[in-house]
Amino acid sequence: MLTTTIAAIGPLDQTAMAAARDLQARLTKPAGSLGALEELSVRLAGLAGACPPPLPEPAAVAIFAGDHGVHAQGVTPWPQEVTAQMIGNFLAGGAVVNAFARQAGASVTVVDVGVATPLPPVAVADAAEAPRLVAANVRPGTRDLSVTAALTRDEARAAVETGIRVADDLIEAGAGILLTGDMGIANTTPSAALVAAFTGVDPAEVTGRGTGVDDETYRRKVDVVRRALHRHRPDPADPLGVLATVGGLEHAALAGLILAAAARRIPVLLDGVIAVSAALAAAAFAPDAVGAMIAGHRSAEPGATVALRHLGLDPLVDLGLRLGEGTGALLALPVVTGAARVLHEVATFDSAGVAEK
Ligand SMILES: O=C(O)c1ccc[n+]([C@@H]2O[C@H](COP(=O)([O-])O)[C@@H](O)[C@H]2O)c1
Ligand SMILES: Cc1cc2nc[nH]c2cc1C
Repeated sequence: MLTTTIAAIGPLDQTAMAAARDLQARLTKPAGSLGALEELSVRLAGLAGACPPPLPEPAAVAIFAGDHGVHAQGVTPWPQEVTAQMIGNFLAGGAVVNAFARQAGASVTVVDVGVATPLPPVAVADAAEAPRLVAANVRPGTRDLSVTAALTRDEARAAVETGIRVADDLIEAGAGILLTGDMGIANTTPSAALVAAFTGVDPAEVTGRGTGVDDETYRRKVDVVRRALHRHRPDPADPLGVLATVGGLEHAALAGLILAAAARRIPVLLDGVIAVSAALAAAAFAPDAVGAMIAGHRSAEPGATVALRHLGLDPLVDLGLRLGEGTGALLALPVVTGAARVLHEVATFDSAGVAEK
């Protein structure tokens, strides 16, 4: 399934992109006045192979949740149980991601791809738009990546394929854009390790304070990432190996979701450092997958900026967020819709009888 998904990913459609550039030049606004939205609209056209591209609607957020053996190294102040507890909160509609999803009109799907502790009992939701849980636990958390490989290659592949399956189901159900979400106490540590592995940048420059760790914990975290890279020597040309040795189950699943979106030529709006570290894996599997990626925001985690630079993506929103869940991607969604809507609705100089300079 991973092989066929990768094989289906191709370059952007240059004819549709040229048509979008031509249309942008004829719309009733000074050339270039919509800044980054103009090139975004061109990319959306190239991805869809149509000008104008379809509006990115409806939107679907997929929150992949997993736990991390590296939690045992004291890299975060939060107990591991918070991952499972927050799933309960997502399904009850009480998290920030739910508030932003309601605002944006996006559906929320929560995927247990590797939570280590029991999920709390959740009330059966009856409303069609209620958050949905997909039970797809590959294993109860990763192994401690500072001691041994976090996952076997088979486990990493199973998580990637879970992400592919979730994306296929959401697109089959009509989603016009996918948004990445994540939940996993300690997951900024494997995120930093993935960014260092794929970009070659030093762990000290890609490791951040996650949920807000103190100086001592931060130093320990950098050391853990450094030791993990030294131990496993992950090869960036072998993305499955990188995900298995220093990644997480939610990272692997997110890489799968991104690859499937690219294969189906549906845009995927990336959230924070967990998403962009997974995007590096997706780009290593299939360089053309970058064409489907839109950077929703710039996370406060330094690794996010390093990863975005490596991918050649500019974030749409920069508000110092470091929450995850898909919150930054949701805030950027109206910007993406606006970029596409311009090509549908704005009059041309010719049609509106407005004089050109
Ligand atoms: O999205 C981000 O860039 C981001 C930055 C910092 C923290 N987080 C969230 O916080 C959790 C991981 O933080 P930590 O400190 O436990 O590694 C996890 O649930 C993430 O969704 C997310
Ligand atoms: C409360 C809480 C909510 C979160 N959402 C994403 N990561 C999180 C981490 C914590 C600790």
